[in-house]
Amino acid sequence: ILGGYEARPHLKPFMASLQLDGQHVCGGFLVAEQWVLSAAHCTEETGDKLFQVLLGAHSLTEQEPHKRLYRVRAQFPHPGSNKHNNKDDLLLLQLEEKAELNADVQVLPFQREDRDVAPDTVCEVAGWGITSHSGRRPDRLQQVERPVISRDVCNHRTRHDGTITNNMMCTDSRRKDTCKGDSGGPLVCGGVAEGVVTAGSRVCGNYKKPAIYTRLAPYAAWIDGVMASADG
Ligand SMILES: CC(C)CC(=O)Nc1cccc(-c2cccc(CN)c2)c1
Repeated sequence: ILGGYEARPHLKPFMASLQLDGQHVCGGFLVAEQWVLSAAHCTEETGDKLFQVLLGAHSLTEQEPHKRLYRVRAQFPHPGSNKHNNKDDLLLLQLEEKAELNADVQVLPFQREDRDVAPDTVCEVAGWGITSHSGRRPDRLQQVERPVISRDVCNHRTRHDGTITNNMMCTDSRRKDTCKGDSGGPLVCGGVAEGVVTAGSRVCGNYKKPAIYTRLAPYAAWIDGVMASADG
């Protein structure tokens, strides 16, 4: 997160850190007791290795009462996701067992009504992604508030030039923005997850490249279907 600040510890109990060999790679969030939602492009550099999922954390390194690392039973990238564009950039991770819910580990509901969030709505996004262009990685969860911008503005030829589909949404990226390592985290508007951070142009903090999110409402049936089909 660029231009943000340290989140109040454990006030975002839905946040997940997707890790490989103890290293934070991407964000995610608990959509059900045994399921975490993230971004499919997070698996680009992992091959077929499975992530581990850290829940209940504020600091990535310090001991905390409800912090726990879960193994992943299976990973389900959306069938339409690919490395050449941001389409269908969602990844469902089935935990080896149901997460133990408590004050620091809670499910976050996602939007099921397929209606655009109004432009200028201020939403918040959190993550352990880099906090500077030099690539500084935070130990503690960061957050920032960002206004939604309309798809028309985001699709302007000087911005994302028509690549933003109805399944995507954008927020202003002037100075305050998402960045490497924030992918997969939720865009929360009015206490509900409206979108999931995608890397898009992999540029951060430049107002000409607004932040892009995969909207969740259009994918409610896919999310429910995967969770229902995988062995319970
Ligand atoms: C395996 C993946 C972690 C590789 C990757 O995603 N790299 C990467 C590099 C630079 C910027 C970003 C990035 C992320 C989230 C939002 C944005 C745009 N605000 C950029 C992402």
